[in-house]
Amino acid sequence: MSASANKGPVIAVVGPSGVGKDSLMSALAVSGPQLRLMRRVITRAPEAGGEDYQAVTEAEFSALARNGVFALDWQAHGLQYGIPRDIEALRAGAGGVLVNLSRAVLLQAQEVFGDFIVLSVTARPEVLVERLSARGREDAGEVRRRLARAANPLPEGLRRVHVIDNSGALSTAVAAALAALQPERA
Ligand SMILES: Nc1ncnc2c1ncn2[C@@H]1O[C@H](COP(=O)(O)OP(=O)(O)O)[C@@H](O)[C@H]1O
Ligand SMILES: O=P(O)(O)OC[C@H]1O[C@H](OP(=O)(O)OP(=O)(O)O)[C@H](O)[C@@H]1O
Repeated sequence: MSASANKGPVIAVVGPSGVGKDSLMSALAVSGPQLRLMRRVITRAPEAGGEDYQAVTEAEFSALARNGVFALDWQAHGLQYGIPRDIEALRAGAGGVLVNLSRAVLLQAQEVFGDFIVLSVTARPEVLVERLSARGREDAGEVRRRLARAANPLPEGLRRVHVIDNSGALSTAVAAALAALQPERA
């Protein structure tokens, strides 16, 4: 990866709900060369489970945003998400920092982070339905709303995008992601 001054790239992992972003990120953080995970701030109940995130109330989120804590923030699924500026400290000496972003903020992220790679994770529609239902974090109505966003395209203008199919075994997607990132490190 073209890390400058020992600062690793930000690697955005994006794709529809249930495609396996969090699973892929966790596996890459274990098997990838010095890949680190960025913890998000989310206005989601602390007991919702899944990824490791900092749960805050809407009032707390607004205060953090007002105080300039976030490098990037957005809304989706009726929730607010923020990436603290602390991500810069995590990039120091890292092979890369993995972060789960909305497809809607990628162009902004490319400007903010500079050295920026997108892993666009895909899976067949029937696989998405099965995985989202099995995950059990959302009720049936919320699962339907999330599936409706599945076909949202990536924005035009992204410079470094790798498409990773996670329709099969997670280990296959991990290997594909590592292979995609490898030439970037040459
Ligand atoms: N390749 C895979 N094969 C089988 N199950 C998977 C695979 N990838 C993810 N899952 C499962 O699918 C569900 C959704 O995955 P998750 O990582 O939460 O997706 P996302 O973060 O994109 O919403 C989880 O229950 C996870 O364990
Ligand atoms: O604009 P989109 O690309 O559709 O993304 C919408 C939201 O979905 C993901 O969040 P989250 O990880 O909370 O949801 P998920 O696990 O169901 O994908 C992603 O980080 C965005 O916050």
